[in-house]
Amino acid sequence: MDSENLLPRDGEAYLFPQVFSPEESQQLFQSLYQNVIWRQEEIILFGRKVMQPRLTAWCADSDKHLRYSGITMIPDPWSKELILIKSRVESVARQSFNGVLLNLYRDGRDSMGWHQDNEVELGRRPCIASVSFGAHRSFHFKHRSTQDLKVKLELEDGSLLLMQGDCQDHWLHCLPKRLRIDRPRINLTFRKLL
Ligand SMILES: O=C(O)CCC(=O)C(=O)O
Ligand SMILES: [Fe+2]
Repeated sequence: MDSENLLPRDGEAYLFPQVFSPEESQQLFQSLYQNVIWRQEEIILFGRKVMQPRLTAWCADSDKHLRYSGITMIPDPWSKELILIKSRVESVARQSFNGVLLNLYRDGRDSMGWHQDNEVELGRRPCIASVSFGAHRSFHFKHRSTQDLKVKLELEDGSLLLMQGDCQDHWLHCLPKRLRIDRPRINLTFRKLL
């Protein structure tokens, strides 16, 4: 891997800019924006029902259901765009995936709170491959036991972020609100469910 680890310890995060060219990214953004069946899910957060501050979809092999925050997502099938993106991502990550969670942040008011992707279905030390199209957004990591240890990145159009090794055990991540951003962003996190 010829990208350097962005985490100082306890896990790995690698950022690959322009895995998709600006032209490809724009085309893929448009096609995903129009063709994915985007839904706003109601989840359970600290025992209360809340609407997620973004739209989502889950595309995967037909027997792979995604369970998190009190919901179960039944997979939609792979489209030809998603198969193309998945194979590009698999060649950079040098590993295979069988599902992708899609997030549509309509503007800077949409966000994702602090979390770890550590569901049991992902197994130990999962590799999660996160592709970004559209508006650039900040992405933050914070260490679980040393909370003032933070790493901040910008996720640009066409980039790929790989989180792997012990990352999900020791680090939380989030996508903070950015009220000045008025453009949408699509993010795809490829996962391998056991
Ligand atoms: O939108 C992002 O970059 C973060 C997505 C994420 O962390 C997730 O889907 O688990
Ligand atoms: Fe995540």
